[in-house]
Parts: sequence; structure tokens; C-alpha cells
Amino acid sequence: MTAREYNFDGLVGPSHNYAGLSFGNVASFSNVKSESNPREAALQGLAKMRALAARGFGQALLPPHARPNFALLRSLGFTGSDAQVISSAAKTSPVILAAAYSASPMWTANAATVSPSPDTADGRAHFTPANLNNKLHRSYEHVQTARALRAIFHDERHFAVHDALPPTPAFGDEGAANHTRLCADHGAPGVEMFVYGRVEFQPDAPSPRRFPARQTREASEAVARLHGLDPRRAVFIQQDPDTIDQGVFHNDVIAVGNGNVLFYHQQAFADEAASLDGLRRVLADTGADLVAVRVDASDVTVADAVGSYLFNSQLLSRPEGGMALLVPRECRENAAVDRYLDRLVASGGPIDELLTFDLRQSMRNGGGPACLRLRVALTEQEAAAMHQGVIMTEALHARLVPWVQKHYRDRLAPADLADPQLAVETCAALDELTGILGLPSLYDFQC
Ligand SMILES: NCCC[C@H](NC(=O)CCC(=O)O)C(=O)O
Repeated sequence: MTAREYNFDGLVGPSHNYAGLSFGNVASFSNVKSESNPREAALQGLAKMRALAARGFGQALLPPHARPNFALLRSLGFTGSDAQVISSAAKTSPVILAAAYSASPMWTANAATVSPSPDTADGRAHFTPANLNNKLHRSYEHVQTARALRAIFHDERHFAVHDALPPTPAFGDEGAANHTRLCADHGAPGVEMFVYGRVEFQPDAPSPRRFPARQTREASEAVARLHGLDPRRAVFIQQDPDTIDQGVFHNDVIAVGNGNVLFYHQQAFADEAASLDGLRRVLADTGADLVAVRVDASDVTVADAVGSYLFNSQLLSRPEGGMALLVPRECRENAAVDRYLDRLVASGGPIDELLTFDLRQSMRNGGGPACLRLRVALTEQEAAAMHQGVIMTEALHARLVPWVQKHYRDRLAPADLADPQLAVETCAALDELTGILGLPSLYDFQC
């Protein structure tokens, strides 16, 4: 069946800020407390969406979440009017207020794991929102994510949106950032590769020492079961714990796959040879030959990969054939990575085009092009059955840019989160957005 991949990018919300909330994510930690520019962040994201839509790629968006999360703040004992809740949180615990204000849902690679219909037992596309329970500021995203996914993929004949896994360390789940689908074609049955950082029920299994492993094998296996994947086409691979300790907090910081191509760093996996052999064998059963594009540490070190986000790129099958790699500007600013990329596109391999985007605002929080998008492969029928208002077009882009310019601040310092006006502005912005996207009652404040 013909199918097309849609990239659902997270529309950056009005409270985008640098709060240093993600221990183990080098960029988040090093830019802590600097000033952000939410307007520029949203416009950078929209420019990427527009460019890909214009090139004929399937492009859509997921809306930001309401901020601050008053339910979180109230559940932690802050009381009174909304303004009083903000002011007492700001005085007592600025870090909790920052967690309630985080615009982290913009990184939709962590919104959910998606299995397209050719892979699942009931022939529907399955979604499991990620519980993201390793970080307070991300641990409550799944509630609104499930609501948005159910609003967009509402037709239960085609789509199943599950609840997130139990929010406990045994089932730490970070969604599609640790999940890659390899296939002959988006519409053909594929192999779903799950990469985990540790094993809860096997304490002697290797795990990182310095930084947390956010994804467990148990979580990945549960998602595969929920989605009804054929066990012969689901592969579970351990990430190299040493690279997690070097800042590779998700597999999508060290590998990216598309079609039959896996672009990865030699230190991505705990056991490279066995992982690649297994993938090759399983993929061969679907009629596809794995093309492994391995980057050697002698060409690009793990530190360069983390600093440039070379692997947090989007690997895209062009409608007219061939593959393009969409990288952040930081890749061209790193001498070793820049040299490598020039060689890569000249090598005669599957990747023959580079697209470079300025996503600096997101990058400074450790989110590159791949973090900003959730891939959903859809048949024509499924694409027609989803909510159409989130599909990126010139017309939607032309409405969203002035909406951003009207509502978003161009500077946000940590202390600004204490300003009750920011909550009022955010609410007004999102209320108007639901009209633009045709998604009424998307947020609690609208019920
Ligand atoms: N896939 C990319 C995710 C980046 C995200 N960063 C953050 O949440 C940083 C937020 C802050 O520090 O303000 C994370 O680490 O999960």
C-alpha cells in the first residue's frame, strides 16, 4: 500500500526558556539560566516546517501545551488564585515553577512511540505517549499529548492511542527518540528497533554510572506488546552506557534511520556487531537490505556528535528519490563534522543532499532537528482520516507567523517566569491557536 511519512513537528510554545532541568543533557545544563527568545524559537521551527512542506515532504505539527501547568503546581501545595500560585512557587521553589513552565513538549520525538499500520496486528496505527518519568518537567506531558493525539487521530477505525506506561522507573519511556523503523518502503511491513539504556529487572546488566539511562528495556517491550508488533520484526538493542555518560541521553543523539538506511556512530550500541547482524537478518526477512552508514570515532568523536548533533538529523526520503540529511547549523560550525558531511554526500552512498537549518534556540536546550519531530507513516486513507488542520501548508504558515509575532516575547529570562502576565499571555495565545488549527477544547482552560 502506498504510504507517506509525515513529520509532526512540535510548535514551540510561548514560554520557551533555559532552566537547566535535564541532568545528563549537556546543552540543557550548559545554557542554564541564560535568556531565551521564544519568538525566534517558534519562527525557526516554523521555517523548517514550511521548507519541508514546500519540498513535498509530509509535514504537520503538534500544538504546545498549556503553561504553566497549574495542576502540577496545585498538586505540589501551591494555593490561591493563579497569580498567587505563581508568586508563591517563584518564591519557594523557582525550579518547580520552571518545570511547570517548560516548553519541552516542543521535542515531539519524545511525545510518543508510533507503529504504523503495516506493522501492527490489528492493522491500525498505534501511538503510546511516552511517560518521560525521568524528569519532573517532562513527566506530566503525556496527559496533554494523549489528548492532542486523540483529537488529531480520532478515527478509531484507523488509529489507537494508548495511555502512557506506568510512571515508574521500571518503565521509563522516552518515546520515538529511542525507536527507529527500518523498512523497504513506508507502506511495507518494517522492522521496529527499540534502543534502551538499562534493564530494570536485571540489575547486573551494564548501565551508565554518571548520567541516567532514561529508557528501560521493559518499557520498550511493553510498547511493542501494546502495539501488537510481530515479535519477529521487533528488535531490542542496548545503547552503549559509556556514550550515555558522555551526554547521549537518547539514541537519537547518536543514530538515525530511514527506509533501509541506518546512519550511526560506531559507539552507539553496547554490542555493535551483534546489533547490526541482528538488524540485517530481520530486515532481510522483510525483503530489504540494510545499508549501514557507520561513522568512525576517528572521523567524528562522541563529543563532536554531542556538540554538533550530527545524528540528531532528519533522514528524509525525497519524493523524487534519494535521501536528504537535514542537519542543524552547528554541524557546519564543527570542523570535523563539516569535513565528514562533505565526504558523506560525495561518497556515492544513499545520502546525497544536505539541508542545513538554524534551530539554535532549540539546540541550546539539547533539541535538534530530530528531537523536534515525530514521524508518522500513514496510508492515503489514514492521512485523509486524521484532523487536517494541523497539516503544514503555505496558508497555515502564513497564519502562524503573525500569530507568533503577536503573542510571543522576544526575550525571556528565568526571573520572568514569576511575572503573572506571562501566564495570561500564554493562555490568550493558545486559545487563539485552537481556532487556527480547528481543535476546540484542546486545553483544560477552555472546558
Ligand atoms: N529530544 C530532546 C529533548 C531535550 C529536552 N531538553 C529539556 O527538557 C531542557 C529543558 C530545560 O533545561 O529548560 C530533554 O532533555 O528531554
